[in-house]
Amino acid sequence: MGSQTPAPCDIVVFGGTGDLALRKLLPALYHQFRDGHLATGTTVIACSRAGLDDAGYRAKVAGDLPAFLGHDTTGADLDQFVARLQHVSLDIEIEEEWQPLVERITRDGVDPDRVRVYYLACAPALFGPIAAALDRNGLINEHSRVVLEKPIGRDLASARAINDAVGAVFDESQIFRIDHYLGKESVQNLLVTRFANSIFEPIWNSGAIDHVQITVAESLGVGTRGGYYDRSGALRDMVQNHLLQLLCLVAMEPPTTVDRETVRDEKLKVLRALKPIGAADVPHVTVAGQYAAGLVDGAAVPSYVADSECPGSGTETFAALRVEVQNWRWAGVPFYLRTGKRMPERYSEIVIQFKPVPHPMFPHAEGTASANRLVIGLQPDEGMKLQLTAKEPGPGGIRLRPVSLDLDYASAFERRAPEAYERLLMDVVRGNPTLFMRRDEVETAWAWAEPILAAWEDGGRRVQTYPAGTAGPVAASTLLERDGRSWHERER
Ligand SMILES: NC(=O)C1=CN([C@@H]2O[C@H](COP(=O)(O)OP(=O)(O)OC[C@H]3O[C@@H](n4cnc5c(N)ncnc54)[C@H](OP(=O)(O)O)[C@@H]3O)[C@@H](O)[C@H]2O)C=CC1
Ligand SMILES: O=C1O[C@H](COP(=O)(O)O)[C@@H](O)[C@H](O)[C@H]1O
Repeated sequence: MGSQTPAPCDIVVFGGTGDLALRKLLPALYHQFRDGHLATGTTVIACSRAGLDDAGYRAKVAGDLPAFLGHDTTGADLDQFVARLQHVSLDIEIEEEWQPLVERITRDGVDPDRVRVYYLACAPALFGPIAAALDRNGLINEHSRVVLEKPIGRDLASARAINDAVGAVFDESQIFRIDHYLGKESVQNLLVTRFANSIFEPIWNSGAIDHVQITVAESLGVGTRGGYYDRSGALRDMVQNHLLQLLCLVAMEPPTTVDRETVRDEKLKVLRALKPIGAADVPHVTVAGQYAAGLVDGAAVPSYVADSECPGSGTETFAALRVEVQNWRWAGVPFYLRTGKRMPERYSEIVIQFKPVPHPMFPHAEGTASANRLVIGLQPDEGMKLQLTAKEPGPGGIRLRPVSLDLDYASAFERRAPEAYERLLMDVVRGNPTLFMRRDEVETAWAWAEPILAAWEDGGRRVQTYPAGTAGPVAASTLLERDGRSWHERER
């Protein structure tokens, strides 16, 4: 798939006045417009029940968007972008209200081969009804694509029901299930790091690697999304999708090519190789936490219960797990995953901890040879640090000291890295599903997560509180200490 500007298309956003549309989708479309990648004649049709006409929606977006773009706009280009937006008022669940949208999409003179993207930025319960209504109204053809936001359901049964409903009217090749982590430049770079360099693959296995840690930490709380989040929690919101996808990219076998199916086939094999975590294992290999009031960046912040306005809630805002991939490459190598809200800072990183040297070559040296460690920073800064042991310069006996080889991508490439949604939206327009989740991936991930969720919901866990601004509950450390290991704490 080339990076040429694609032909003009229609992008219909169901949920066009929502948080996701305003905070992520419209800024992404704006940046692509400003960089010349949205062809003249492309229309963006937002739908909601807000009762707005085009002018009213344009005024709303012109008012709201600058806050999400920061200083990254000249004003004039924002006006030009906003002029392309349209709004159609409809209640998805009321059949008669679809007619104005049908008329907009099937307007006179429209090219029958024009690509139509239906972006479902609304509650998953509406995905099935939208698909059925698009079909009933004759709005689906071979050039149509549908984008499903995560979470696809809240368990295996609901994910299957959504996939069945959407799959009844769209072919799998037309369905784009978003996991925005796959659109992050740094996450795509994981594949390049592993497979476009020859030095890593020979040691990327249980022969050399002791364990892997994957951390996705957020300093923000649930904000205004408490209504959604309290029914979800960290396992459904982050682990079942983003963290498992990161794990897949670290653990997968080299695909023969980087095409749409091969990469997804290899990720699926990893998901299928995840060791099941049954009810009896849950207390030993999982930890759930919820933030209490505390201090983040020196400012007092309220508890989750206060933020979400869900008194007595037992929903986890932090999850840590010890996961195993049962295959030849990874036998005996634990993957420790953790994610949480209201942790001290926002950062995501993957730590590949290598084994110590097999024989102490310098028994009389001062200091010890620490085991090598590769730290892959995903956000906010992208880079790699390789921890090595070196001899401190000087006469006399050998002094061993840890040193670090640092690579900072921002200084290596002086270009604006596109946001995940920019990349993913343009992949949809171009019809490239490589970075989207296939039905079997989503359902395999749910099948693995479900017993943990069931055990947690049956009272097989204690949600332990942690003060906001700390690295999660104490038990999260115990998860590694039992194995004689500890979490890698990020250098600030
Ligand atoms: N916000 C985020 O950061 C993220 C969100 N998501 C997912 O994206 C989806 C949307 O989330 P978010 O934007 O936060 O939700 P919001 O509640 O902010 O927005 C929902 C949107 O859907 C519209 N809507 C709701 N019911 C109907 C209806 N019956 N007919 C027509 N329009 C309707 C609402 O407009 P109105 O009420 O005016 O009709 C609104 O535009 C969810 O599935 C969420 O899980 C995924 C990742 C991140
Ligand atoms: O999907 C989600 O991701 C965000 C974190 O995304 P990031 O790109 O800022 O790392 C998380 O806050 C949200 O709860 C979740 O739904």
